[in-house]
Amino acid sequence: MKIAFLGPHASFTQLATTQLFPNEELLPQANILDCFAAVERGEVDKAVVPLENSIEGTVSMTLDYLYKTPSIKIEAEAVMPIAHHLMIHPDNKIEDVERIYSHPQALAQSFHFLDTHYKNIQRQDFSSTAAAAKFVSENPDQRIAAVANQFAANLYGLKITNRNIQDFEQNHTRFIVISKEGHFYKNKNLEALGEKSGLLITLPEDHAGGLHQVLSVFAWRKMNLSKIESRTLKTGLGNYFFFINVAGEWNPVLHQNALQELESIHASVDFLGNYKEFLLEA
Ligand SMILES: O=C(O)C(=O)Cc1ccccc1
Repeated sequence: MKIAFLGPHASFTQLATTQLFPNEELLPQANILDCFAAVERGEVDKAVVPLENSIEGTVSMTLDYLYKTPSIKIEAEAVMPIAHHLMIHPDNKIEDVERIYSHPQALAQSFHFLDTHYKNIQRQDFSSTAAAAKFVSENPDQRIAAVANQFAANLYGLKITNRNIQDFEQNHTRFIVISKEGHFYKNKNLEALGEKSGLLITLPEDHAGGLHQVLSVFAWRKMNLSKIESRTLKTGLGNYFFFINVAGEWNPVLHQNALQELESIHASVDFLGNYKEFLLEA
C-alpha cells in the first residue's frame, strides 16, 4: 500500500505515519494540499495529515481540504505527544541567527519561548518543521535556525541549542488517516482511545436558532459531541461550515436517523466516517 504524508523525512507527520503504517510504502509530500491531491488522484491509497494541536488548535488547511474534497473520508485519528527543539547548522552560532524557520503550528506552539528569548529575530513559515530543518542544513552560509524534532536534528545533522521549547508541557497533535474508501482502520498494536464520527455540516440559510436546530438532532438522542468547530466558507464574512465529532461507537439506527433528520431540516452534511482514535508514542 502507498501512504502519503506531510514530509520531508523526520516531520512529525512521518513519526505518526510510521507508527500507523510500519510496513507500507511511505511517500513524503511537500504540503497538506499535495497529500489530499495524491489521495484524490488515486496516486496513493491513503494519506496522513495533522488535524489539530492541543496548544494551537485546528490546522485550518486540513479542515478546508476536508470540506473541499467530499470524496475524501477519515479512517482513523492518532494522537502523538509533540516536543519542539531549536536547532542550527553546527558551523553556526545561535547568537548570529537572524531568522527562525518552521511550520506555523510549531512557531505558534513555541511563541512565548521565542518571544522571550529571541524577540527581535524574524520568524518565517515553512511547509513543515522537517522542511525547515532540511533547509537550515543545506544553507550553512545563512544565519538561520529551525524549530523541529529530535529526529530532524539527527537526520539533517543539526545542533540543538534549546530543548523542549513548546510553551506548555502538555503538547499533543491529532493526526488523521484519509482515503477515498473510508475503511475502518484497525491496529491491535496501538492503544485505542475511543471511537467517534466526523461530520461537516453547512446550515441551509442564516436564521435564528439554525445551529440550535442542528445540535438538537444530537442532543435529544443523547449523542455526545466531543468537538465542534466553525470555519469560514470563504463566500463572505459570517458564512461558516461546522466540523462536528460525535463520540461513541457506530449505532446504525441512531446515526442513520440523525443523518436523515439533518437532511430533513435542509442542513447539508458530508459524513466523514466513523473511526477509532489511537495513542502514539513521541
Ligand atoms: O511540520 C511538521 O513536522 C508536521 O508534521 C506538522 C506539525 C507541526 C507541528 C506539530 C505537529 C505537526
